Amino acid sequence: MAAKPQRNTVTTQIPEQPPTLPTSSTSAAPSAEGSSLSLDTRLCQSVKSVIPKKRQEALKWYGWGYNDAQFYEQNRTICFKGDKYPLGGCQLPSFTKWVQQKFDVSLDGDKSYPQMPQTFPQPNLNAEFLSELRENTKVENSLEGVDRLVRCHGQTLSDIYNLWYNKFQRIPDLVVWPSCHDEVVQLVQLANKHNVMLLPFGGGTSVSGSMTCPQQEQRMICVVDTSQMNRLLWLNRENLTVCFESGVVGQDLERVLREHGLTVGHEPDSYEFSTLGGWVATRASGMKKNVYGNIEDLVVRVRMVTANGTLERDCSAPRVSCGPDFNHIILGSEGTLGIITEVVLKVRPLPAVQRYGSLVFPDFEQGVLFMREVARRRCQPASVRLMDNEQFIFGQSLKPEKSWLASCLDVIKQRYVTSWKGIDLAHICAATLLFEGEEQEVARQQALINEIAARYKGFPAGGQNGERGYVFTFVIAYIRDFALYQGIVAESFETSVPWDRCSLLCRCVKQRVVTECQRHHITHFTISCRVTQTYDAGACIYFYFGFRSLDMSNAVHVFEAIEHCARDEILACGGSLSHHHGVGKIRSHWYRNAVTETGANLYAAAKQHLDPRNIFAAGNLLPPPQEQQQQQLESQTKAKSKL
Ligand SMILES: Cc1cc2nc3c(=O)[nH]c(=O)nc-3n(C[C@H](O)[C@H](O)[C@H](O)COP(=O)(O)OP(=O)(O)OC[C@H]3O[C@@H](n4cnc5c(N)ncnc54)[C@H](O)[C@@H]3O)c2cc1C
Repeated sequence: MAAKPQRNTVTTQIPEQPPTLPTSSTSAAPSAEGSSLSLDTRLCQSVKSVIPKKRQEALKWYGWGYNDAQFYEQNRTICFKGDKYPLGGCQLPSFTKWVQQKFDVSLDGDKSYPQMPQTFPQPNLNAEFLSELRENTKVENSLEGVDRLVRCHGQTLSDIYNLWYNKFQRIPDLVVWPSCHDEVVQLVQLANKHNVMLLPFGGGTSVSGSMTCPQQEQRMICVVDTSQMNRLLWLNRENLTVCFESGVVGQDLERVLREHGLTVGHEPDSYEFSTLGGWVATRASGMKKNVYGNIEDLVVRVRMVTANGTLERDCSAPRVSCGPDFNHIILGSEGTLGIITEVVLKVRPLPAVQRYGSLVFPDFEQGVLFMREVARRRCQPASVRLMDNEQFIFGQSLKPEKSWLASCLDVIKQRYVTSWKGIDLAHICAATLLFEGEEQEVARQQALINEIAARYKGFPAGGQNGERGYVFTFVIAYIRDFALYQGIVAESFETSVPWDRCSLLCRCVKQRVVTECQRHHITHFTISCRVTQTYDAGACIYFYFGFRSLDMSNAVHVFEAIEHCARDEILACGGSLSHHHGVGKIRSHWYRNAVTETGANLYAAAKQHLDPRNIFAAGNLLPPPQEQQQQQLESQTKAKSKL
């Protein structure tokens, strides 16, 4: 009888030149898990990350992205710097005008960005844990205040506000950097033994409050930074599968695979900084999911170290009828059940052709009908996104300063659209398209998409506009910090909804936000939406909301109150709690209802089994116990009143 292939074993495709770096702990004696022993270290490839171990050397400690990239004001004009982006070095006069008109702010370049605090909360140490960690393991660790501060949060508005104004009561007490699965096993066992709280940290791009330390935690909080666990463990060209450690950052993962002529194709808008483990833990969605799938479609196999052992499927078969599928316990667990260490993903050859396109529609409703038809006929290109009028105008304003000739051409194009096509600029909306595949297939898809668009009074507006839309995606993320600096609070939120409620939900949510702004006497604000993903049964909708907060003492609180109302409206319209941002803490209020009482209890029972001492106490998904008790009381009262 043939020996059963071991986990992580690949018997094909051993490279002629052993790749550099078998620094794997896998050559060590088998751990109690008995797992990585069979890994052929010649197949491992180290990945040099764009993000150093000391994150703050490359990334802003107080906001989004690279230290050297940001919006700023110069001579009353907004500019953008950052040579990693095509908009780097550009002046943005139209955007300046848009901001001034929308929010009535006089741009101020003299304010200073926050300074790194000089003192940090004293770490709350568990001496036995720390000494055993240092004596019995090789796990690197730090008690430095800066290391702890930059890993105490994600990217929600309130996270960033608390950073700017140094308001965090509780930050992690210790940072650890395990370098492989076996070190994570040791770490989890130690934390469980000494009752230390563990908080897994990937790229820190969470927008659900899932990374924020629970402020009331009394135990030592140890943040587990996965960044040093980022190797490509093996690649199997025959099966088109690859195994990466979970700390690999999106852009690193794709760069390494590109060198092999391959791609995973998972590109969330945060993929420059978010990690594979984070994607799995939050059930992430990438912009090209139409071709490659969402993270749950891409994961073949995943390992998670829990306080009660390692959870994983026993083989890398493409599908198994052996339910329930425990991969789905891991997907979306948001750091509350264990630490994801290794993931087997599907890969595809790089596409021969990548082409952009854009379409213009007379109004949003026609655009939604177009999106619906494209989904019905299952002919979506890699990405298709529809922006409403407000977002279209905002997007247009981001165009850099132009030459005289280019400006004239724009005027001519605008005349063509308004006079010849009879389109009203106050209602116009646009879709951006990204096609990937073989030349012939892309050409066929483009022709079909244009034909469907024409049925809904849409027409092509050029590849350049489409490309700009996708390129700006990465730059737009920097606006929020600049806005905060200028006295504007802003953030996005998202949902998914069945097709028959798509337009209704967009209208109602925008209207609800307008009403709530009026109630709070907010006169200058923006609320816009776009349809970013399409499915057979519905779509994902993304809202951008921001308002002028100058002279408001409680702007973040007001923002959260309005976002809360918007979520109530989303749910009332048949939308979901989240399409891809996850639940975290800021949406835990609705979790019990979203999954039913039985579902919430099932999750709690799984948690109790996998983590009986609650060392993964991030507090995501289920709300804190007091709020849970209150919710249970309310639902019991409701049930009684129905009888
Ligand atoms: C500008 C911007 C754009 C975004 N665009 C998208 C998008 O297009 N699509 C999308 O899906 N999301 C998007 N997000 C949200 C965010 O990027 C995702 O949720 C992402 O998957 C988080 O990955 P991360 O590595 O940064 O995780 P983190 O923020 O570090 O962690 C998120 C959660 O996962 C847990 N976690 C992280 N790593 C592990 C691990 N190894 N094991 C167990 N738990 C772990 C953490 O404890 C936490 O609960 C965006 C966010 C921003 C700020």
